[in-house]
Amino acid sequence: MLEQLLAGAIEDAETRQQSVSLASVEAAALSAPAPLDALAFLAPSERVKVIAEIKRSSPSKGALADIVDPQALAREYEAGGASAVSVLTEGRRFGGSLDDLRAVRQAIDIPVLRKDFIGLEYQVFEARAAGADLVLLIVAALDQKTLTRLHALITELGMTALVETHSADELSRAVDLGSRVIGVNARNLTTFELDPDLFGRLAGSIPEGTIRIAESAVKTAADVAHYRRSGADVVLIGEALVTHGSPRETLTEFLSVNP
Ligand SMILES: O=C(O)c1ccccc1NCC(=O)[C@H](O)[C@H](O)COP(=O)(O)O
Repeated sequence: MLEQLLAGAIEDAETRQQSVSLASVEAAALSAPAPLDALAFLAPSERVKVIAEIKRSSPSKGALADIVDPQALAREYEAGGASAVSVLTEGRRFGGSLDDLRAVRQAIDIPVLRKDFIGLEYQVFEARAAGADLVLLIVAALDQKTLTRLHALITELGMTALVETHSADELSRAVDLGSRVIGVNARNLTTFELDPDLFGRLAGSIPEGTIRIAESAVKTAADVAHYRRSGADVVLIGEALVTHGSPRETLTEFLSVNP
C-alpha cells in the first residue's frame, strides 16, 4: 500500500511538473514568505501539544468528513489550542490538495505541515511555495540516500522535517539523519492495524532534545493521556477531530488531559 501511495503521489507531481517546471516551482519556493519556526511552536512543554489534521478520507476508513471549508476548520483548530495544522495534500485516497494547504496557510498563524507521500525534490519545493512550514518524510517509503537529500532540502528551505517511523530500525535511520522532530506512527501502513503502544516502546530510543510526536490512533482524551505518559511532546490527530461535531471543543478536551 505504501509503495502504491508513494507511486501515485509521484506520478501526480510529475503531471503537475508538465505545466509548472521545476525551475518555476523552485523560484516560487524561494520567493515565498519565510516559514514559521515549527521547532519553537512544537517545543516540549509542561502541557502536551497537538498537531490537528485536515483529513477528508483515508485508505483505511474511506470517507471521513465532507470538509468544504478547510480554512474554517483550520481556524477552529487554532482557536481550540492546536500548535500546528497538518494538511493531507494527497488527492487520490485522502481527497486533499495543495490548494487546501495554500488556503490554510492564509487562514492561521501557526505552522502548517504538508502531509503527503514525498519522494521528489519537486514536491518539497511545491510545499514551500504553497506556504508549508513542515514537511513529512516517511522513512519506510525512502532509501537512506533519498531521505538524506530530501531532509537536507527541507532544512535548506527553512522548513522543518517531521520524520515518521514505525520500528526501531526506522527510528535509528531517522536519528542518523540528525532529525529534530521524529514521529512514531501507530498505523501499520501495510495492514492499517493500529498499535497505540508502539510509541511507548520506541520513545526511549528517541534522543534527548528531539521533539517526540505520537501519530494516529487517538479517539479519546484517555488516548492522548496514554501517549503523554509514554513520553509524547506532541500528538498528531486526524480522524477524531474531523468526525466529532465540534473540533474546537474536542481539542480543548484533549488538551486538558495533562498528567
Ligand atoms: O489514515 C490512513 O488510513 C492511512 C493509510 C495509509 C497511510 C497513511 C494513512 N494516514 C496518514 C496518517 O498518518 C494519519 O492521517 C495521521 O497520523 C492521523 O491519524 P488518525 O488520528 O488515526 O486519523
